[in-house]
Amino acid sequence: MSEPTGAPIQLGVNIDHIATIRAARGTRYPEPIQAALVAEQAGADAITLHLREDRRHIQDRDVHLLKGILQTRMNLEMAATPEMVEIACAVRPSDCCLVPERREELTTEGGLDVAGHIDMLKEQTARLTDAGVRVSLFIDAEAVQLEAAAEIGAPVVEIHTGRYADARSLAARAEELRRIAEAVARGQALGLQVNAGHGLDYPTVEAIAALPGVRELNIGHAIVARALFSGLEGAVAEMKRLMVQAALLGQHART
Ligand SMILES: CC(=O)[C@@H](O)[C@H](O)COP(=O)(O)O
Ligand SMILES: NCC(=O)COP(=O)(O)O
Repeated sequence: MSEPTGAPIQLGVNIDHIATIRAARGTRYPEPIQAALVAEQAGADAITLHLREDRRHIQDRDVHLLKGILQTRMNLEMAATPEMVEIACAVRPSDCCLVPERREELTTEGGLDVAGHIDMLKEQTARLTDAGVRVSLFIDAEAVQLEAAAEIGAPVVEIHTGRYADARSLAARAEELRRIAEAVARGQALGLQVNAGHGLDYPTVEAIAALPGVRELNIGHAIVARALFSGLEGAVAEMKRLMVQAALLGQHART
C-alpha cells in the first residue's frame, strides 16, 4: 500500500550554541540573529532557540528581535514556568516546545514528565494555545507520555533522541531506534504531530529521518560544531540534504 505522501520532513536549526560562544566572553558576537538568517537561507524550515531560566546562552533580546525578523518559523523552547509562559504569550512564536530544565544540567537530560503534571501542563498548554502559539512537548519515547500529551491537548510532541544519539554500541542504538519508531507510530495513532531531536549528528540523523511519520527534526549542537570548520550555510545545507534524502528513500522502500 502506498504511503500517504505528506509534507517533506522539516529541519529546525537550534541556534543556542552560537549564543554559547557569545556568552563565553560576553561579547556582541557571534550574533545569533545573523546565524538564524544564514540558517534560513541554507534551508532551515524553522529556527529553534531555548530561552533558559539561567539565560546561559539565548537572551530575551534574541527572542524579541528574531520574532520580527525570521522568514520561517520560531520554535521557542522553554520550561513550563509562569515566567516563560508569560514571555511566550507576549512574543507569540509560531511554536513553543516545553522542555524540562534543571539549572545544574549541562544540557537537557530527559523528556518532560507530562503524565506526572497533567493539570499544570493542561493549563499552560491552554494559555499558550489561546495566545495563538502551537504547543509541542519534549518527551521521552514512552507510551504513557504520548497518551498524556494527547490528553492535555498539545498538538505536537518532540521525541527525545538523546539516548539514541549517545548510544555506546550498535545494539544499544538499534534498541533506542526501535523505541523511537514505536513512539512515532503511537504518536501518529493519537493524532499528534511527531517531531524528534536532541544530540542528532550527521552520522546518526538518517535513521531517524527515515522513520515513517517524523515531521520535523530539531538539531543544533552538531550543526554549530560542523559550522566551525565548514561554515554555517554548508553545515545546515548538508544536514537538510541528508534528512530529506533519508526520508525519501525510506518512503520509497516502504512502497
Ligand atoms: C530540548 C533539547 O534537547 C535542546 O533543544 C535544548 O535546547 C538543549 O539545551 P541546550 O541547548 O542548552 O544544550
Ligand atoms: N530539541 C532539540 C534541539 O533543539 C537541538 O538539540 P541539539 O541538536 O542541540 O542536541
